[in-house]
Amino acid sequence: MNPSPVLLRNYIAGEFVTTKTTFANISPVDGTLIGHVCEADADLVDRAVRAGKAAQQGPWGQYSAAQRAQLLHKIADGIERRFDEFVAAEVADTGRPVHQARTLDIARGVANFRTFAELINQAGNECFEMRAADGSDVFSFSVRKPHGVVAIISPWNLPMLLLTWKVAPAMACGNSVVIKPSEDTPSTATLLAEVMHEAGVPEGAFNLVHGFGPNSAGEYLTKHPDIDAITFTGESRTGATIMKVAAEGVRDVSFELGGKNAAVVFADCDFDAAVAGVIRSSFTNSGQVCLCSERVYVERPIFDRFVAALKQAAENLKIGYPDEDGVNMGSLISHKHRDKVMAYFDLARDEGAEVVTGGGIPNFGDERDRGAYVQPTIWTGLPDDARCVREEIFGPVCHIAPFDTEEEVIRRVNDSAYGLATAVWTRDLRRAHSITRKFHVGMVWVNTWFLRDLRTPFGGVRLSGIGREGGRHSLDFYSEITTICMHP
Ligand SMILES: O=C(O)C(=O)/C=C/C=C/O
Repeated sequence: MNPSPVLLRNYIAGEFVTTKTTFANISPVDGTLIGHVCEADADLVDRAVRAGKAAQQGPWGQYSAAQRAQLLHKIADGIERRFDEFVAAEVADTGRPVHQARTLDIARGVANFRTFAELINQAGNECFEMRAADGSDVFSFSVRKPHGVVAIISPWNLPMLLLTWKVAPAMACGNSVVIKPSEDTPSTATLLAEVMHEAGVPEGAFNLVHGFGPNSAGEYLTKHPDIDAITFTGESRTGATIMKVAAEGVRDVSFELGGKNAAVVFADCDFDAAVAGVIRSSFTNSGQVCLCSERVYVERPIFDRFVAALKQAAENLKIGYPDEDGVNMGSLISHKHRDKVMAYFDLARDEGAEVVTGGGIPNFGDERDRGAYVQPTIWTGLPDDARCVREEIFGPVCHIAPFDTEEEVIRRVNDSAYGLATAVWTRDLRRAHSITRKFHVGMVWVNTWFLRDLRTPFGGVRLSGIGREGGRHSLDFYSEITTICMHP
């Protein structure tokens, strides 16, 4: 059962701020009240942005890259010190397995701060020499400066991982940040504010406002004229709305949006590894990862065998309480999202899908029946133009289809409005080299999935987003660069 309901506050100019208007934070495991969240109104969001702007003229604006790196390590230390609290908070908000929260979500929170502390410490800038027409030797160099105040709108699927994936480089580059976490997952963002406070982050450098999107904190923040850049992870439709708003004042945007990612399984693959890999890429976090494979293409000679093996593996997944031994899958994030996923389960039947396994709601016979659980689900038999094969569902579900040639599967994988990630399973590395560059996506994994080197560019094409974050790509997005040309 959850501990007594807590009050989650905003954090502005170094102070925790309560508000009269609050909204409920509900457990997706059993529907109980976790706490109340203080909703920031337009005035409070304005105060947060102004605090961020003032911080640029104060001590925070004077920090050197080395000092910012040291502070980021201190923040990472603070998260590590309160690691179990972060795990408990992330699990309470999301219903995910404790094991995942420990090894992925919170561990990546620490890694994100340490990675960008090191990167900003080592980052050099460009310098070029040329001989001018007058015979002088001229050199030109670039210097990095912060944008100023960056709005960070983070999603509910990997709350701590994705929030810190943006906060760390933004602050490493000297920006002030105003974060607006999803209303479904306010807890770890609030804990992060406490860690920032304990680490002595200069007031106004880090600010937190809670609320919703339209007509709430999200909209007030992105529309604020003193926001200099916006980074957002979430649905493509929301990204397009934010992009329109960012156009006012020509603010820079970085979007990591939706996906309808494919897994491609060739007959020569390591069969057991491919089954385990597709189980991971379709059902991790109950399918609530933008990189998950909702489309699986299997070379015809192994198609029937693969479908049978994936069905067996999906039915062996343990669905349950976050802290249950060996649990593989928790609930979805909310009843509202479960309704969306269930609507696709119904649509699939209408579109003529063969339901290989799942397609419904598990019956636990206890309080979890008041949670937001669904069964891991596998379909086959749908045409490529079925809505369930084209639209992002964002649940524990995949559609499997056979293919016969490389050219065919490349065409089918690329026949999508999205372009985020593809996973390819083959032992033939000549083939891997030749086909991976032909997928119109941001990232391709070969014989693995969601294995991340944080120095690499990360992002999508088409409806999957704009820009790349990761390594120096984050430093480029979160900095303004001035080029200086020196003539003797
Ligand atoms: O691993 C990352 O850095 C990342 O951005 C993951 C994104 C997943 C989105 O659902």
